[in-house]
Amino acid sequence: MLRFQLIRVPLSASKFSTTLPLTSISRKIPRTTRLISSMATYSTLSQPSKLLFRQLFEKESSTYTYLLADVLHPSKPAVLIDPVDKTVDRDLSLIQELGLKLVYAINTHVHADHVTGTGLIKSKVPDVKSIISRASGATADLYVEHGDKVSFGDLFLEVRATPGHTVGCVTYVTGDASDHLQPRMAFTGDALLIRGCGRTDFQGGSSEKLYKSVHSQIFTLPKDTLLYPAHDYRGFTVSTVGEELQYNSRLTKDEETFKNIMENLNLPYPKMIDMAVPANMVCGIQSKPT
Ligand SMILES: N[C@@H](CCC(=O)N[C@@H](CSS)C(=O)NCC(=O)O)C(=O)O
Ligand SMILES: [Fe+2]
Repeated sequence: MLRFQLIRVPLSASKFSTTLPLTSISRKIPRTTRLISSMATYSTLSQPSKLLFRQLFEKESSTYTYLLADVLHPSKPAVLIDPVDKTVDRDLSLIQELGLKLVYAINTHVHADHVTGTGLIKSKVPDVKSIISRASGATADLYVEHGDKVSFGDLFLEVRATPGHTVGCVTYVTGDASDHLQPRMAFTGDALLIRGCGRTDFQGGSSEKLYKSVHSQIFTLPKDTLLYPAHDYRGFTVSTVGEELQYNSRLTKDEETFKNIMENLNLPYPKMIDMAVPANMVCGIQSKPT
């Protein structure tokens, strides 16, 4: 029998090296309060997992969508992070070609520049569950909070709250039960962009919060952690914690200088903001969460 699960684990107990097999965690967690979704793989510590990873691009909004799957698990469960409505068909075709089973369509935050693909995906693949942070205030099938783990097969994404670009931004960090999945990968949304960061002038943004979020939740990851943002406007695809600690033009500065930089970006609002934000608050118009 195949189940997938999304579990809440206090961050202090969620160190990758002490992660227990899925069945143990679900047994230890009282179902009433802690098991959000009732699907989990029956696995043992010795069951192997292998990450399939694809970085996909939507050119109008310069958005990256990420596909991850455990391809050694019999059902090849997969997740999509930050899908865009315009590229849903491309993404679903790829998933089908690779023989994967999409289980979660995940957002890092309520996007302001494009419509999320999660609603459209749900209308095309009804078993898929949408996920967003509870702090975002948006509707989805499942809500995550700091310290949660989103599991697919024997792999998982640890949720780290990284508010500041928006009030509900989270970063998802890869892991597996036996800590073999190295280096880690962090999907930072718009909290951290390569050599930059998300703006903080709308959607509950705060440069003070963003500075604290990145320094406490992203820059504390191992230096070889691969960083994958939601956007890039200059052709970069990936960075590392070590690289950004050295070269990020905003976040390497002291907090006051950072705040000053953010107050003086003078960026025009995203072209689609008035349409995209209300749509993304309900998972992207096309489909309401189940
Ligand atoms: N021109 C684009 C919007 C560009 C923009 O504002 N990007 C956001 C991320 S999407 S909410 C951002 O935070 N940028 C930071 C930066 O330094 O560029 C459009 O019209 O869609
Ligand atoms: Fe954004």
